[in-house]
Amino acid sequence: MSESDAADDADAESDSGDDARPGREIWIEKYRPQRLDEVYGHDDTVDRLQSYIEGNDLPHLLFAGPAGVGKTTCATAIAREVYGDDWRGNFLELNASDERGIDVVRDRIKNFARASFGGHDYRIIFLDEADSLTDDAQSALRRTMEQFSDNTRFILSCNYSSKIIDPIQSRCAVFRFSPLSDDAVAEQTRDIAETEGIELTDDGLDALVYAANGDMRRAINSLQAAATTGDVVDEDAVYLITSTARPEEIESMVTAAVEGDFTQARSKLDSLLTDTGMAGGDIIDQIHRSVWDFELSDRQAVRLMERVGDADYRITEGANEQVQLEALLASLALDSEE
Ligand SMILES: Nc1ncnc2c1ncn2[C@@H]1O[C@H](COP(=O)(O)OP(=O)(O)OP(=O)(O)O)[C@@H](O)[C@H]1O
Repeated sequence: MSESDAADDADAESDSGDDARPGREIWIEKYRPQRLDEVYGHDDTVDRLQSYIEGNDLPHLLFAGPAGVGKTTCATAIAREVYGDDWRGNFLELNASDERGIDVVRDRIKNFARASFGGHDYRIIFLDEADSLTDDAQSALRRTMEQFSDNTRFILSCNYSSKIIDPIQSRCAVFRFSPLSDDAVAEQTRDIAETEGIELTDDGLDALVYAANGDMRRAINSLQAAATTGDVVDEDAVYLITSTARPEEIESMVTAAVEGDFTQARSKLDSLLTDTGMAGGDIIDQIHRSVWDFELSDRQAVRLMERVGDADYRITEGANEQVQLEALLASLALDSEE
């Protein structure tokens, strides 16, 4: 297994949630906050959620935001706070993209909502990836929500709230989870390294934060994967394990193109794709994140953004990544001749 596979492997294990190998506990589960006040970042969200719980007035909730920022964590923390040790029996977690379809999801919701309650007013159903449901399936879900609204609270999680039909949105309190701040990711990652007795260098921490790009799950998985490769987690270990380019590598490729040296820019691109093993889409993302940090004139930066947008769209539509990236660099090099 290559080292970059090790990071993916940690991701895959996190999905399955268990790892039978002794001594290799998955840190994202080990360090998942159990209470709302342990969640990093999202202070306003946590305050509002706590006041619902304190007022015994929990509405249906819709959590929208990117992966690995704490949506599932907040849902389970709510359940722990509402039910205490009983929480598992009163909390049903389902994935809406379950291949067996919305009917299976509805059946499970019905069975769960009809079961006896052990003294609580309602049970909580957490439906992950709700935006993967078609509009028809969401309409069916809305009816199910109404049918059981006396004794269930739904927490829906999705990447984009715009993909959730209005009748569901209007029945939920909507919370937007942004990517976590670099400070929040750094704090949690440093704490875990300290608890695990790992020597994490300052540049290693910076690299973890950069590679995570606001995704706490990715930061923790990368730390764990990097910690298995040596005694010290430094930036070399992190960039290797995460298949991430150093910001300066991206900058030197773009700068070469902007200065008209297409051959050099192309060879740097080749090295990122082949030696670092990056996907073209990730290179586009990294350029996009750093455009305003490069030493470019406003006009050059705006041009670059425009080209990044074109390449990103075409890659999403299935175009060849290497061709698109080379075309992006070529057009920057041609601009230098104007
Ligand atoms: N805000 C946070 N504070 C502390 N830890 C966090 C936070 N967000 C994520 N984590 C860590 O990352 C792991 C994954 O987070 P979580 O399952 O909550 O992500 P998510 O937002 O639900 O993502 P997805 O949409 O992919 O399901 C958690 O187990 C926890 O260890």
